[in-house]
Amino acid sequence: MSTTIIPTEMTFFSRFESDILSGKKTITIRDEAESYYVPGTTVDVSTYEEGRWFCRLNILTVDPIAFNDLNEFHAQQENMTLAELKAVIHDIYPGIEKLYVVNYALVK
Ligand SMILES: CC(=O)Nc1ccn([C@H]2C[C@H](O)[C@@H](CO)O2)c(=O)n1
Repeated sequence: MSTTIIPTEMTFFSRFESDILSGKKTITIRDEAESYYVPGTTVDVSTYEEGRWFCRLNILTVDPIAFNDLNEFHAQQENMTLAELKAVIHDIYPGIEKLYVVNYALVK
């Protein structure tokens, strides 16, 4: 028998908190280790640095994406330029090509 563990928590760097709460940032791009969020579930969101809770998000979709296929639409959904988004991802996940786009909605 196998057990499926559904993640109920997610962290973001605190610099992204205001964009998430204002609805300007509606996706996050994660590596394989954080690809197991389940559409239709809700996660509690805290800052990565302090572990301070700041909202709940409803997970809408989780889709694989190659680093080289990131485009202007992803950047717009991150409230960044494409160059900024690629630099952020390269900093967080250096050398990782296989990524996942997690699309979410703020629970109000
Ligand atoms: C621990 C960890 O990796 N935390 C992360 C990862 C990513 N983000 C943000 C940064 C960008 O806006 C997107 C794309 O990765 O997601 C984050 O806040 N915290």
